[in-house]
Amino acid sequence: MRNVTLVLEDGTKFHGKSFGYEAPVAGEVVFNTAMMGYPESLTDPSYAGQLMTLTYPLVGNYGVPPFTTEENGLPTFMESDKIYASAIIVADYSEQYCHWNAVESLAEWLKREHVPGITGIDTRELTKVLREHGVMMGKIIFDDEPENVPTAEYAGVNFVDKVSCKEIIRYNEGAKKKVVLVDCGVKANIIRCLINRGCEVIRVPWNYDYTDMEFDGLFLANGPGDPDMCEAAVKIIQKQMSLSDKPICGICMGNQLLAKAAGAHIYKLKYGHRSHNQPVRMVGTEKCFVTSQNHGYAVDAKTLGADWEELFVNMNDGSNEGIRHKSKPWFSSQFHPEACSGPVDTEFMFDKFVEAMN
Ligand SMILES: NC(=O)CC[C@H](N)C(=O)O
Repeated sequence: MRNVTLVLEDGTKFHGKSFGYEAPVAGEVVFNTAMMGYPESLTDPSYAGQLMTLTYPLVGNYGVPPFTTEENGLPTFMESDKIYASAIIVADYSEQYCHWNAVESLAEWLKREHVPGITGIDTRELTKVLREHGVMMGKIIFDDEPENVPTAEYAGVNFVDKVSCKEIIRYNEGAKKKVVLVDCGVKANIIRCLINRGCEVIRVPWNYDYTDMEFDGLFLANGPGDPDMCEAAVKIIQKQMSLSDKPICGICMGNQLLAKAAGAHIYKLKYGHRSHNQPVRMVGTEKCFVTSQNHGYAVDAKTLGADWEELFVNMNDGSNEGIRHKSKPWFSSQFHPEACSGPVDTEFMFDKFVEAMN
C-alpha cells in the first residue's frame, strides 16, 4: 500500500496508506459517526465533492453488496448508480470481509469506481480538528508523487446540477397517486418509500418546471452542496405554491429549498450533522426521534415567513430539523426519514405525505 498524506486547509497533516483507487484528490473533509452503512453513504449523491471520514474505526469488514437492479430500474442495495463521495478516510480498513450479501471488498469496489480510500488515519483526532475549526477543504497526496497536488472547490459549486437526472424518469406508472419528485440528487430509498405506498413517481431534473404537469403531490429530494446554488428550483416551488395547495414534502436539501421558498435564509453549520443518532424533537410535543442525517447547511428558522413554523428541532444544538406551513399540507424534514442507512423511526413522514394526497 502506498503512503499518502491528508493535508487540511489549515496545514494539519495526517499520514496513512492508500487502499482504494490510486489518485490524488481534493474536497471538503467531513465526518460521519455512523457505525455502519458505507455502501449506502458512499452512493448517497449528497456526498458529492466531499472526502468522507468515518469515525467508527473498523471499516470494510462486511464487504460490499452486488450492484443489481430491480425491475423498476432502482438499485437493490445501493442508494444510486455509483459512488458520489470523492474519497473515504478510515482508521482501520479490513480487506477481509464476511456477510451473506457481500460480493467484493471495499477496496475492489473503490478501485473499480476510481475513488480513493485511505486507512491508518487517526480519524478521532481528525474529527476533533474538524469540530474545533469547522469543516475544511483537504487534499490526499501520494508521498511518492509530491508534485501531483489536486485542487477542488466546494463553496460556490452547483453540485445539484452535476448529479440531478437530465431527463424525466417514471417509476410505478399507473399507480393511484402521482408524485413529482424534484431530483436534487435523490437517494433510491426515497423513491422506494413512495413506490411502497402506492405512488407513481415522476422524477424530474432539479430545475424542471413541473407546474403545468398532472400530479397529486410534490416531493423535494436531498442533494449535495449549497442550497443557495438552487435558486431556479426555489422559484418553481414558489410558482407551484402560488398556483395550488397540493401537498409538498421535502427531505434535507428539500427542507432547505422549501424553507427558501418560504422566505428563510440558509447558513452553514460548523461541522454538519452526519450520523445515525441525531436526536430531534417534534415542536410543541415531547416526542423525540433518533434520526439518520447528512447535511452541512441548516435553515435559519427565525427567518421563515409568517405562515410557517418549525416542525422539528435538533436536541444537540437547537438547529432547525424541519418546517411546516401553518394551514397548508406543506412540510419537510432536515433529517432522512428514508434512512438507508440508519433508524427507520421517522418513515411516518411518507405516510403523512400520502395521507395528505388522499
Ligand atoms: N443530504 C442533503 O440533502 C444535504 C443538503 C445540503 N447539501 C447540506 O449539506 O446541507
